[in-house]
Amino acid sequence: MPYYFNTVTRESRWDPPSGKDVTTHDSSSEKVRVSHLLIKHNESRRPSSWKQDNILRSKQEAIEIAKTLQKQIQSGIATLPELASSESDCPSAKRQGDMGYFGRGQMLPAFESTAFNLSVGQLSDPVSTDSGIHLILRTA
Ligand SMILES: Cn1nc(-c2ccccc2)cc1C(=O)N[C@H](Cc1nc2ccccc2[nH]1)C(=O)O
Repeated sequence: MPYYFNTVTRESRWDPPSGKDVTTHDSSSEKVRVSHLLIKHNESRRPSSWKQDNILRSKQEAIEIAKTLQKQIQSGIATLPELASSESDCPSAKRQGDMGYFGRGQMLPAFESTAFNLSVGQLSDPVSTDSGIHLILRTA
């Protein structure tokens, strides 16, 4: 539900103002694109993946792995797409972790809020969802 905010008078209104100098920001249509890497653990909603039929590592171990991979990306030793391809427990590993474009309401809440708060090109810290521990790179 778009609303209108007059940046000069600082008034907001629901009904559209007249005039030519109006830009609307309907946040419900906003989309982002990310690539991610998922390290699952024994508390994951589905503790299985293309890499491992039965994932036994603990949540703490998964967090440590994600932190190590984060350091490798931040130091330029590897890129997220490279590491997603070999290390991610999500099927998107086959697409170098690319999740494509998505809007609000489509992904698990912590994943969505992190993705929408990243700048393009920015890598998240480890993010925990019901699926496991993610590293998220915003690509668009
Ligand atoms: C939402 N989604 N899209 C794909 C996907 C995308 C592109 C290519 C192939 C698979 C996989 C999934 C998915 O939920 N996978 C889950 C793991 C997972 N959980 C997620 C939560 C948020 C974002 C990505 C996530 N991936 C699983 O395999 O247990």
